[in-house]
Amino acid sequence: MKPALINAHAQQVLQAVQGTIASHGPAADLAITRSWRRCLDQHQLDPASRRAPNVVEHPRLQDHRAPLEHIISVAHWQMSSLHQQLGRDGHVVLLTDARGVAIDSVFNESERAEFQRSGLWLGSVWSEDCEGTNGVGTCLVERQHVTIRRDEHFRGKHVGLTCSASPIFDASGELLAVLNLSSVREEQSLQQHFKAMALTNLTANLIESCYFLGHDPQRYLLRFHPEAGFVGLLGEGLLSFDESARVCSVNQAALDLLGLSREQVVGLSLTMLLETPIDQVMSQASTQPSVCWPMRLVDGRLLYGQLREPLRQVPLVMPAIPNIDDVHVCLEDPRLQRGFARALRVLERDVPVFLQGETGTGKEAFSAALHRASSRASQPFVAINCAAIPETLIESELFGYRGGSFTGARKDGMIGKLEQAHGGILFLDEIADMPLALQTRLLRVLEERQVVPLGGATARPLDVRLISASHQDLHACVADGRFREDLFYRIAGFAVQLPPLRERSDKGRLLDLLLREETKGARIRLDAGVRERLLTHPWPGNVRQLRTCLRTLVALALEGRVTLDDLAELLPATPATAALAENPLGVSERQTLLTLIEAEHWHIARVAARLGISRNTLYRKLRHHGISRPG
Ligand SMILES: Nc1ncnc2c1ncn2[C@@H]1O[C@H](COP(=O)(O)OP(=O)(O)OP(=O)(O)O)[C@@H](O)[C@H]1O
Repeated sequence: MKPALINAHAQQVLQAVQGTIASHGPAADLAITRSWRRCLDQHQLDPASRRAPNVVEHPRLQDHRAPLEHIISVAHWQMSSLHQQLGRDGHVVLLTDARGVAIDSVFNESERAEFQRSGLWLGSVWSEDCEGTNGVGTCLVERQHVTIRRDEHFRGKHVGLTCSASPIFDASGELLAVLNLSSVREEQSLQQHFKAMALTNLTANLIESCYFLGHDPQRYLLRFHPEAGFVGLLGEGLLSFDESARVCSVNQAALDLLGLSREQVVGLSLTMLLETPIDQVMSQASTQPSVCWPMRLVDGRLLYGQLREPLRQVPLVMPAIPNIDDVHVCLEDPRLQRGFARALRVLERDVPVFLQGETGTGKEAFSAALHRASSRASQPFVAINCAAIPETLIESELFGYRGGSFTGARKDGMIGKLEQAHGGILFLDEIADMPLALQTRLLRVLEERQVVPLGGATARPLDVRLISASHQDLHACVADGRFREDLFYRIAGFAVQLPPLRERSDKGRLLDLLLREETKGARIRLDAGVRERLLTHPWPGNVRQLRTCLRTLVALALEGRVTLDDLAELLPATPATAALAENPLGVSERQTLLTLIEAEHWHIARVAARLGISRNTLYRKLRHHGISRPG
C-alpha cells in the first residue's frame, strides 16, 4: 500500500471519528464507527502506522495451538473445503484463537509471499488492540459474524483486504476461535461478498457442531429437531447429559429450539424438559444411533431425536512409571517418564506426537512402547523409516498401489503402510528426510483422513494415530525450506525430546535390561570395573551402540565372564573418545568420525558398527561434516 493512500485513509478515519465529516461511507456502519473509536480511545492506535503485524514465533505459537489441537484437527478439513469452494486465487482462510493469534491457515502455496506481506500467516496477531478494526479482531469484540471491507479497516495498511470472520463457540458458550476468510484481490462484487460471508458462516457452524459432537464422549449426546429429517444436519439441537440425566452442555440451536437460555438449561434434569419418561428416552441410546424417535417436551411440542450413549473411556491418566515388563523399555529417567505419560495422553486424544533425539536414543522403541500402553495396543503398529527407503520407492511403500499401475508393480497390487496402520498407530521415522513432493501428499492424507493408492481411483478412509521422529532439528528444516511448514504443524502437535544416553539418569537400569535381553537367560558375570566403564562411556551411538557392544561382549565371553580387556578391545580409549568422556560436548563429532574412519581404514560398515549407527546415518554425518575419502 502506497504511503500517500495510507495517509489519506488515516485522515478519513480521524475525521469520521471526530465527527468532522458526515456519516457516509465506512463510518455509516455503527459497528465500524464503534470499532474505530475503540482503536483511537482505548488502544491509542495510529491509523497511518506502517509497521508490520506482530507475529508469535515458534515455540510460543505451539502454546497457542496446543490447547486447541482438537478444534484445529476438526477445522482444517473444513477450511480446505471452504478455500476450494471459493475456487479462485487470492484467498486465505485463517483460524485464530480467542486472542486473535492465527493458529492454522489454508492458502495456495504459490501465494505465500503475497499473504505474508499482508500479515496473513501463522502466528500473526489480529486482535483489535494490535491491528485495529479487522475481521478477526472486530469479530472477537462483537462476538458475531463481521465483514470488514477494504477502507473499513482502521489501519491504512490493511485497506487492500476484505475479511469475513465468524466466531466459533465451545459447548459452554465460550468464544473458542474465529474463522476468517481474507481476500487480497481488487474490489469484489456484492455477489462475491455474500458468497464469502455465507460460506464463512456456514463453515464456522459446521466446525462448531463437529467440535460439540466430539467434545465430551463420556456423556450421553441427544440430537434433536422438530423435523425428523433435520436430525443430523446443521441446525439440529445438540445437548449432552450425564448418568443422572443432568444437562451438561447445549449448542445455540438447542437453546433456540427449546426457547430457553443457557443458564436455564445447563444443570437442569432432563425430566424437567421432557414429558416423555426418561427411561423411555434412555432405552433408545446406542453407540451408533441411526433411527429417529419422537419425544415430547413438557410444553407439549413434538421433537424427533437420536441418543448416543457414552463412548468407551480412554485411559487419560498413566501410572507415573510405566512398568518395564509391560512396555519393554526402560523409562526411569524423570524427563523420559514425564514425556511418555504426556505423549500417551495426547496421543489418545488424536494429537500427533513428534520425537526428537540423536540417533539410537530409542525413538522407535519409545513409539512402540506408546503403542503397547495405548488403547490401540491390539491394533497394528506400523513403522517406516523415511531415510532408509530409496526416494523412488517411498511413495508406493506409503500409499500402496493397484495391480499393474506401473512397470515392475506386482500384479495384485500392494497395500501401503498407511493403510496397514488403519485402526492403529503409524510411526514415521526420520520424517525430515521425506522428499518435498511426498510431504505434500502426506499432508493431504492427514487432512482428509483418506488414502488413494497409486493408480487407484477410490479413496479409502484412514484412521491412524501418528507418531513421527527425526534426529534433525525440524524447525531448522522448515526455516531452510526443506520441510513444509504446514506439515510441520500437522505432525508436531506435541513434541518430546529424547535425551542422549550419556545424559540419562537411568543408565544402570537400562544396562541391566539390555543385558538381560542379550544374555537370554544365560549367566554372564561382569568383572570389576566393567560395569563402571560401561556406565561412563559417552556412547555417541546411544542405546543402539550400547546394545551392540553388550551383544558382542556376551558372544565373546569365555566361561560366562566379561573382562575389562574384552571391553577395552571394543571401546579403545582413542584421544577423541577419552576427551568425549570428560566433556562430551567439548569434542566435535567431526574429530570422532575422522579418528574412527582412519583407524578402520575407511571400512564404512565397521565404523558404523563401532558407532552403533546405520550406514545411512554414517554417510549422512560424513556428508554433513564434509569428510570425503582421500583420492
Ligand atoms: N529406553 C529403552 N529401553 C530399552 N531398549 C531401548 C531403549 N531405547 C532404545 N532401546 C534399544 O536401542 C536400540 C535402538 O533404538 P531405536 O531403534 O528405537 O533408536 P532410534 O532413536 O529410533 O534410532 P535411529 O535414530 O537410528 O532411528 C534398539 O535395540 C532398542 O531396543
